[in-house]
Amino acid sequence: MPVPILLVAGFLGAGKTTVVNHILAHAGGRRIAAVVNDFGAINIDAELIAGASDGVVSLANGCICCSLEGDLLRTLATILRRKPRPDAILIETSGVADPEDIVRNLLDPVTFQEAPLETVLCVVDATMAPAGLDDPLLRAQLRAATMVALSKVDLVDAAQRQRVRDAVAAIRPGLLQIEAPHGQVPLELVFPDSPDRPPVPRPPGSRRPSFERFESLSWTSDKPVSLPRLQQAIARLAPKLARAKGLFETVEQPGRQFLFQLAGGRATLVPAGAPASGLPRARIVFIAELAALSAAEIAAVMDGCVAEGAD
Ligand SMILES: Nc1nc2c(ncn2[C@@H]2O[C@H](COP(=O)(O)OP(=O)(O)OP(=O)(O)O)[C@@H](O)[C@H]2O)c(=O)[nH]1
Repeated sequence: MPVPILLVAGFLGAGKTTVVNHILAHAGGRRIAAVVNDFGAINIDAELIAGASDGVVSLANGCICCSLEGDLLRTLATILRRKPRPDAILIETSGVADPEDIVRNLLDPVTFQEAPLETVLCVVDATMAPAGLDDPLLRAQLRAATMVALSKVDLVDAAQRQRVRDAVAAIRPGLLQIEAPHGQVPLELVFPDSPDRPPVPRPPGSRRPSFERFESLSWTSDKPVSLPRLQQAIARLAPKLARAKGLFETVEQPGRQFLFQLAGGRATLVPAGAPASGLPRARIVFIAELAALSAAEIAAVMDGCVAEGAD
């Protein structure tokens, strides 16, 4: 039996991991293998999805999760050899990825026979100004899509939702757009029993040279951070950041872990369970346009978040 693939694409911080977590939590008995392709040395997404950070891990609901470290086809072959075979494979691309190369690889006839790429879901942040859709990377993600999920619709009014819908429709007329507050995507839509939707658009034959636009810089500490100092540090760095996310313990509440997210200019902090053992007590990934920030600048600002003598 072929194992269908769902590819989840979308801009930095659009809400891809939120969609993936919703799908895995509502798999309804389907065994879904998740492949996470995070951008950065610390794979926060794999931790958020699987609660573990290395290699292939089993999820509580019987799914498997692995990070896309080697090449995609090798990762898929490993997944397809697993017994029992998964019912579906979900691949989350990193927010800096133009899905074109991934789509081209997946449409390889041999791969397609065993694991057909059925859906490319592009997650679009409904809070963005419609002009944000002029971004060439986001346009490339939309070009590859067979379906759009509008995220964060709970944060905007109907007029803004319509503006973003219209802007998407101007780029891809007729493309199915669904609203997906907090990642709520209907499973029967992304894993239909009998798919009868247009095939995934074939990217042009020639590979365009990929250009690097973003870089990822990591900061870790074996000590907990001071929350007020961290807030000040993030306020200083935020104007230069495209995205940041991290997991850490605080001096104020030792023994508990928090998840920090900066996406689309909005910062959030939520409790994230018990700290993972064997990992630094603070690990944060910063993503910025190339040359906007240096590792030294991050270290200088962030090292001030660790209180002297804290342990
Ligand atoms: N209010 C609200 N927040 C959302 C929604 N979807 C995502 N978020 C928040 O937006 C931030 C980014 O969401 P993620 O799911 O991590 O985004 P992502 O696209 O996986 O991010 P990258 O992989 O880093 O590109 C997080 O703080 C989410 O909690 C939504 O529908 N409503």
